[in-house]
Amino acid sequence: MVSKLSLFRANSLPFSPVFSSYSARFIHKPYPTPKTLIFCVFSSNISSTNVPYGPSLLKGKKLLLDDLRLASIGRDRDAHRRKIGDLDESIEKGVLLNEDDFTRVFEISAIRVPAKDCFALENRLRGHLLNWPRIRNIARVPGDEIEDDVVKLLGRESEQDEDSVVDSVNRRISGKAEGDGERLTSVLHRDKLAKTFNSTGYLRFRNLAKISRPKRKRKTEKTTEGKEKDKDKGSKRNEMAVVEVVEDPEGAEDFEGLLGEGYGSRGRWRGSTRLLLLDEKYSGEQVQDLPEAIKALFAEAKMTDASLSFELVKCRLTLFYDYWPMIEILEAVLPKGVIVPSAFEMVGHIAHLNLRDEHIPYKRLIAKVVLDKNQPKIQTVVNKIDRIHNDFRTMQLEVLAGNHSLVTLVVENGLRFHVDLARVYWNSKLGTERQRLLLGFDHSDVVCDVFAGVGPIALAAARIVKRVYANDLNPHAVEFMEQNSVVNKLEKRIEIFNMDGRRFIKAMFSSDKGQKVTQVVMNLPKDAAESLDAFRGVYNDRQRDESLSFPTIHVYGFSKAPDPEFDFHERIRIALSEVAVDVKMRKVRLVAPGKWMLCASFILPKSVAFSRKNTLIM
Ligand SMILES: C[S@@+](CC[C@H](N)C(=O)[O-])C[C@H]1O[C@@H](n2cnc3c(N)ncnc32)[C@H](O)[C@@H]1O
Repeated sequence: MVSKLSLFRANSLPFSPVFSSYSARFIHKPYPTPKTLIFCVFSSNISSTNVPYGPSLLKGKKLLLDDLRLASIGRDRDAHRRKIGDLDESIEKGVLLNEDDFTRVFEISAIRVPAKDCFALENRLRGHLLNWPRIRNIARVPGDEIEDDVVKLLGRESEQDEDSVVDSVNRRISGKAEGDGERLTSVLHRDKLAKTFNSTGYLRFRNLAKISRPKRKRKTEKTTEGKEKDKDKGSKRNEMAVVEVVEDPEGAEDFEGLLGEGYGSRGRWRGSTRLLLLDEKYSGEQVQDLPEAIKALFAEAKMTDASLSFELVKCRLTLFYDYWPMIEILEAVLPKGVIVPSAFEMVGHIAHLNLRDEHIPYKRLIAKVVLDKNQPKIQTVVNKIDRIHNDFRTMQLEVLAGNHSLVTLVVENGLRFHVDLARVYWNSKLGTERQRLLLGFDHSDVVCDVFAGVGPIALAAARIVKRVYANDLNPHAVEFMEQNSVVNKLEKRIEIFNMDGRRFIKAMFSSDKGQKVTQVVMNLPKDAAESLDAFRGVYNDRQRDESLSFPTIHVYGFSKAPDPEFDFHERIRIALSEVAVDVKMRKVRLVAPGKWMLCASFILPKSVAFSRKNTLIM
């Protein structure tokens, strides 16, 4: 279970989305009426004064011209349908997000280096390499990988001969010269080999490496034509980004005929190579303009054979819609001044938004971005459409994106809870409070949870204490609580009831079970305090003797008063009709501006338990 508080940040981008001809309508009407709005981001709106370091939608070039893009929407509607998925629904709801609008191309420089040296060089040049989130600064483009067979064919050895490595290990370990040692047993032989791990942790021993390395699965995907498309191959668009070398048109020799596609424009023979992407500030620089550390590298390469593989190249780094974080996409599509919803609460697979009025016109757009950016963890995006005012404390939710199932599985404190957000109460934000409460329980306790919901407190307590009696008025909550007790193998430690809370208190304490109860939890902040009158006279059937013990009651409540603790204490005293109640009070959290949730813990006063003024149970 992951739970986040909803935070909002004002959209501070120096540009608002251009809604082309619709923009005027958009600004003036709170709920736009046009049939289809095309949300798009135009880099031309960017203010040059405010360009941040690193990747940004405010930088880079757009891949397509605006008119081409618009034309392509009309021409290739099917492609868009496939891409956006819920296009029909989007049109119906008046919202369409064009993912291509988020493609940005960045011109950068890179150093082509021999593949076997790239990790060492990466370390050496760390401060000068591209340091963008989720972009590896070692890149590989088509033609970088040269098969061993091809190397042999061309008479060049790309790697040190394996036997010579073994011999050199022999010499280092046993002090023996090449070929002069006795033959080693296979155990010793392998032991020595194990000391020849290369920089990536693999043995430089082909067969053993083959055995220890799991086979890489080739990712394939069926295209609409039924052909298999290889995802790994070449410079095709991957999920987030692609690097391409901007080739020198005057490539000299032509290896294409010999080596196949991808090698044609490489010019001279280099062997396997990689690209080390340089920091964006070196884009377009010549070798002589680069920092000393890089120049030194070229100088060293010149003195060795490696010079063949060393080269400063121009590259194009393309970042796609999938690359950009949720916040950046939302900042780009929401009009300037609209606060950007930057977080949401997660309940199992459901993202729960708390959108403000100003977001309502864009609710499906926001939901689509939230879904796209958080899949597969998030499968459904919902928005609360009304305040909770029913007895069962269930939320009125509108599904905005993804699948429509509100039945989900939440894991809290190692327990699994099945919940249906449409029919039962669940609040992940209370997880910490529940844990705090449980810290006060031990194995000698018997717990009575009066408003138990689907059982987050009751079942967690059942792991610790002797016995739990849990109750809820909502039959769906009771059904889920039963199911959850079985799922968590706690059904033998808990007894579940479905009745009104006040009636439950009376029934429990008038039975033998109630005599053993040591802790009572009342988590219905809206009106649990007012149910405390149910404790009046609950001990009247018992003998007043010294061995009697009284349960500790933990009751939750809300208060908007200037002194919330005092206010809540007053309400407790009034409900119990008791002048002095020794209460430990704590603020749990601020649920709304000026509105506190509190928890009061106190031992049931003897005078209340033996009160003659019994309460009338409805
Ligand atoms: C705020 S929820 C708390 C549930 C649970 N303790 C939790 O932390 O998730 C309050 C629960 O009280 C239940 N409830 C409301 N009125 C009730 C009543 N009169 N008697 C018993 N349960 C009631 C609701 O169905 C709801 O499940």
